[in-house]
Amino acid sequence: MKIIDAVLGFFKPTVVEKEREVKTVRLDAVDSTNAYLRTYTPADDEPMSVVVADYQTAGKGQGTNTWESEAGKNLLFSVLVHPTMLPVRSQFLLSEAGALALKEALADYVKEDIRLKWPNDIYWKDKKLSGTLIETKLAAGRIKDCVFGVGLNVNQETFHSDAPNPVSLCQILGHEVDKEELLNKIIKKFSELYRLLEMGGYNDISAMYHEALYRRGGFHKFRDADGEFDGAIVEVEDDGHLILRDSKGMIREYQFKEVEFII
Ligand SMILES: O=C(O)CCCC[C@@H]1SC[C@@H]2NC(=O)N[C@@H]21
Repeated sequence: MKIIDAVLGFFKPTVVEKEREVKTVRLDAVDSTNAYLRTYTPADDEPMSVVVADYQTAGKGQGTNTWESEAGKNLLFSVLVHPTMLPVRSQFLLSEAGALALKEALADYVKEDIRLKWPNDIYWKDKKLSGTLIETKLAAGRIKDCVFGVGLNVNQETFHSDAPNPVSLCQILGHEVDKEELLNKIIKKFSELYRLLEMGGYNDISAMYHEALYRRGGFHKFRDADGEFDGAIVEVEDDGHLILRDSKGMIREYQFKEVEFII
């Protein structure tokens, strides 16, 4: 039994709950699914909303990057949740849960070599299969809204943008994949992991995330503002900081974009 199934089994409520209703909006084209959900008003009884598009005219990547994707080929979707139960200082756990949901859903297709590259990319070997853009809105000291925007390369066979190391499921498997089926599996896994967060399973989410980390264990090459160095991952804190130990034994702490993996 995989750790994730054991953990989710342990947290299963004694009374069978109604499965969480997930409202899904399907669009042919949109500027950005993240932007769509930022102005979306969910119904009162809608704890989780999903929007999926075949094409984005202004897909956003991390920082100032754009996200390019051939029309109709890949999964481009965003999920809106309202995690008011989670302390703001621990909000990176949402990112961990999202990345784990993708990894778990992908396990039905690719048996090995899928890892989570800090903070939340999905890598197959040394290639990027998926990127996630998370945007949160705080109100009264709580996380009112959290939008997870996922770009997952599914059936695209050639990549023309300058994105580093892209790969698609179709390139890995040698055949096309049903995007709808894959999306359903991801949303189901995400619902389960989100439920675990609601029940306070913070240590379990964090343990599963660390277990699945890309370049976990041993020294690897990194680059920060001072240049290249060899470092080993010590941990990722609940606020998302990456802690590395360099070859001289010095502990170094980074926010996203302050350090890069040399691949
Ligand atoms: O740079 C990254 O790695 C993050 C990319 C996130 C892209 C996805 S595609 C669906 C959603 N809508 C957007 O505009 N961006 C995210």
